[in-house]
Amino acid sequence: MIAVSHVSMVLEAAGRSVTILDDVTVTIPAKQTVAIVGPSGSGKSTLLGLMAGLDRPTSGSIELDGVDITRMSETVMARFRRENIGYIFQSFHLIPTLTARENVAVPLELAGDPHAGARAAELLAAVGLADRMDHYPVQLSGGEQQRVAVARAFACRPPILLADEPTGNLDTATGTQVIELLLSLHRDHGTTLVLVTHDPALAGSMERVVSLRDGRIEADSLPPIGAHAGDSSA
Ligand SMILES: Nc1ncnc2c1ncn2[C@@H]1O[C@H](COP(=O)(O)OP(=O)(O)OP(=O)(O)O)[C@@H](O)[C@H]1O
Repeated sequence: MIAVSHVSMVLEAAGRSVTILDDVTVTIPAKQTVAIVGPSGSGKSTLLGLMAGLDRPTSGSIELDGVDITRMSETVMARFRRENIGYIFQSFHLIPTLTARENVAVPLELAGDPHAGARAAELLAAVGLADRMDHYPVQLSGGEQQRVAVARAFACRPPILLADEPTGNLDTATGTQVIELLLSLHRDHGTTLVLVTHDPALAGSMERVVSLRDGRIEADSLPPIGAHAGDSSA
């Protein structure tokens, strides 16, 4: 479960304070699929980055399964992130000097997996890239690079996958393949999936849609946990 409580983010820009997130509270139960939508500049990527521990909020807390990640040291956070969170960027962020297989092997090696290379090969086969593993990112199409990025994000089987506009640089058909891949990880492994998107069709394929505007939650397609009488299951 991801519990974002009263999170605000205020940054200094050009000599003045800018409020990017303003008292955001949202709870995402394990295994849910969620789209974060909203106009450009509404704070979507900032919120996702905070959930991943890539940044720290000015105030408020973010708990992953009861652990407050805003209070962790960088070292503890890096390890926690590796074990719990897979992050997918719009622009893939593969390491250009490594092959597809080597890119996917990196988090496995960091986690001390003695079979990182073989496991990376299995993961690439699972995303349909068995015959492209020894290619460098520049030799792959955008959709293929994003599938490598998904395989890398999922390499350590994190319970949570966060994706920032994962189809933003892809054509519709290729984007659909990447989304199918993410949804299959959710179905097969119960992975919690939170993604930022501008695409209404993609947002509609998630169980829940959270809309941001000017750094605040403007709408949430699901009522908060516990809003229903008798709902004590979560
Ligand atoms: N480091 C920073 N310093 C100053 N302002 C920032 C910084 N990072 C983000 N912002 C501002 O915060 C606001 C929210 O940015 P964010 O990237 O979270 O929005 P977004 O909803 O993801 O936008 P988009 O859909 O265009 O990607 C924007 O106005 C942005 O310019």
